[in-house]
Amino acid sequence: MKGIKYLNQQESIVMDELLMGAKYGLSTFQLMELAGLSCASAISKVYPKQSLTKKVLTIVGPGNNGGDGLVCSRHLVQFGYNVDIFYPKRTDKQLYHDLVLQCRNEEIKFIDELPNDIEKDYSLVIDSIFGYSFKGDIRAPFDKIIESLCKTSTPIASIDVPSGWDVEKGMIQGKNLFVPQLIVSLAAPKLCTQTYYGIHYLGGRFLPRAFIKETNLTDLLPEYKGCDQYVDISISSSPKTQSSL
Ligand SMILES: NC(=O)C1=CN([C@@H]2O[C@H](COP(=O)(O)OP(=O)(O)OC[C@H]3O[C@@H](n4cnc5c(N)ncnc54)[C@H](OP(=O)(O)O)[C@@H]3O)[C@@H](O)[C@H]2O)[C@H](O)CC1
Ligand SMILES: [K+]
Repeated sequence: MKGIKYLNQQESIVMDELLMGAKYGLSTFQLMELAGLSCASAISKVYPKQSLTKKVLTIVGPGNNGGDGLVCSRHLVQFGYNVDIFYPKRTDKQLYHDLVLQCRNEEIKFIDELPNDIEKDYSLVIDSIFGYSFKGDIRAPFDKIIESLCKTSTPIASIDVPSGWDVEKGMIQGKNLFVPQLIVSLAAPKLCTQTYYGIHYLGGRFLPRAFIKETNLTDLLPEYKGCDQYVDISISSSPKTQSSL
């Protein structure tokens, strides 16, 4: 591997459109299932269930990042974790109705309010609020939610992008933002994670070989081992250089 490719916001959007277009024929549903499974696998590696004394709380946002969180929660329950979900702004699309139904059938509890003391009941928060499409200042109700995440001592695992961070610049000075303990980037990491010193995994093992060649990503993404759904790309474990798509 020559280094790792970090995607900017536009590249992330273009990549998804290409994957889901006629040439590659993948669907949101398929990619989301694999993305969510990889997040659950990475989370269970970093936080083995015996190490968590309390429940896991997944905070779900209105877009596909939220969808990944719903899928991840369902797989975590299948792995034996006890998960609650907070999903304050629901998306009225069949895919999301189905994902919620699937979670309910796992007997996952949907809570109506974020508790003031998250750490009292939860050993881990999964942040699936915003992914690579986040832009501008955080709007309600997520402004208050992110404020609460800044205050809690419960570790946070972010899916794809830490919510509230600029997708390219990362934490903007002067904004009240949290630093997750774990980031699970999907398909390829985004620019904002380039100088992240926490635990950083890559998941979303679904990029077709032809796609990797077409987008000049050969040698710019780490190899997954065996059947693993994730690979450790923490700064301490991989060389990092940047290049363009
Ligand atoms: N190929 C892959 O890697 C795959 C990644 N997946 C996941 O999908 C997300 C990207 O999903 P997308 O639906 O494009 O967008 P987000 O989930 O990031 O967010 C969109 C919603 O967020 C709202 N939004 C945006 N900015 C703000 C803000 N400042 N304040 C409040 N709300 C905001 C936005 O609302 P609008 O009103 O602006 O439309 C949307 O509702 C990627 O990161 C991965 O996690 C796929 O699952 C599979 C393939
Ligand atoms: K997120």
